[in-house]
Amino acid sequence: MKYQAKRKALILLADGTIFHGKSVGDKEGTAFGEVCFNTGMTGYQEIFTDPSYFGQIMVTTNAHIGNYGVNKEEVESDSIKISGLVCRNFSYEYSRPLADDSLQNFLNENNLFAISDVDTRALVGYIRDNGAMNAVISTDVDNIDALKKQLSEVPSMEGLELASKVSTKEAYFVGDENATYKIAALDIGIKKNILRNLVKRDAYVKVFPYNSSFENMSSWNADAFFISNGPGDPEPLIDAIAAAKKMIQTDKPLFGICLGHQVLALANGVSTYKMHNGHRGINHPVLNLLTGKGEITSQNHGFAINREETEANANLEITHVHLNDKTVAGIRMKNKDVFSVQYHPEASPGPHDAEYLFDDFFKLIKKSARRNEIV
Ligand SMILES: NC(=O)CC[C@H](N)C(=O)O
Repeated sequence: MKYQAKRKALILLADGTIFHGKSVGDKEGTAFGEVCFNTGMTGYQEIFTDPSYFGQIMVTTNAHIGNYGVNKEEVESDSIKISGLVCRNFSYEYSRPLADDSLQNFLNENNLFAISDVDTRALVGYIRDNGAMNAVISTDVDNIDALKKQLSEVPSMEGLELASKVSTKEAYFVGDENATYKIAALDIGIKKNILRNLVKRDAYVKVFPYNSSFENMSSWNADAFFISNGPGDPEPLIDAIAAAKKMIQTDKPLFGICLGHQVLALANGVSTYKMHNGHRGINHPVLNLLTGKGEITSQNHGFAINREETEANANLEITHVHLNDKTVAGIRMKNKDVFSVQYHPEASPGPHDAEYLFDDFFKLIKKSARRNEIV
């Protein structure tokens, strides 16, 4: 039987704009965060559990959310990381042989407050024109002034360090300890599918907490370093930037994804900035300048690295460009086995066009391992 949400709810943006809706499951609730939207037509479970989204209220542009349920394998971390959900039609029923539960139960288990029946097309158009901003979603529809006051106290995403909220507290290992290669990964919000991609290429990975020192990481004597994706502004990540500066002084390969790409740029003296609106979706076109090939990529970022400073940096080369707005989508260090991309080659959700980047990383690791054997 189709369930109808009845309890009134709203989303109030920091500039005072309001869009009305209903509370999913008729629950009472209030949630704060920076509002953002993802244009992927599928992959909601991976998106909700991606640590890069910590602190954000997600607006989904697909008109139907929940209709294929959830599957406990399809998570990018052990819990939901978005701070709230705004959608058009929430499906209380689901249909898919591989689903093991409903999205509604998954949201309840994770205490995630969600609102539906919102004109998400109008809301997304508004955010696209007016830029990223904080917002509150709430069933407290008769207390707008109180919500406005609370919303004004929510910190801006710009300058916000969030890696510490999602990183592991203790180092841990993934994969088979007899695997051919060892990779030391800095977890500033790592997605599970990145680890799967490293392990399936014959690596044993040690995942280090966000504030680990280079000395701590390098004492494990890995063949290569990796810096993960993650939430928040990259600039306050002082420890990660310091560790990256030392990683690039070694002759070991280093690969950075998204927040890791931004940290690598900062370690090279290139600044980052907050975008008017980020890139969040699974059909973002990127040009690989090294091969001349186009790639359709999965993206999720609200910050980017400064293009002019990258071009002027003698140690860096731009390898990938986002074709919609010409922002920097990938870099490498000249004469080093060090490279990074602003997007998500591990996909999940999304296309597999960019998976070759993991193969490139392992080619560098093999080359470097041979070099060390000869020495
Ligand atoms: N996916 C990510 O790693 C996101 C990086 C960073 N938090 C940004 O929004 O730009």
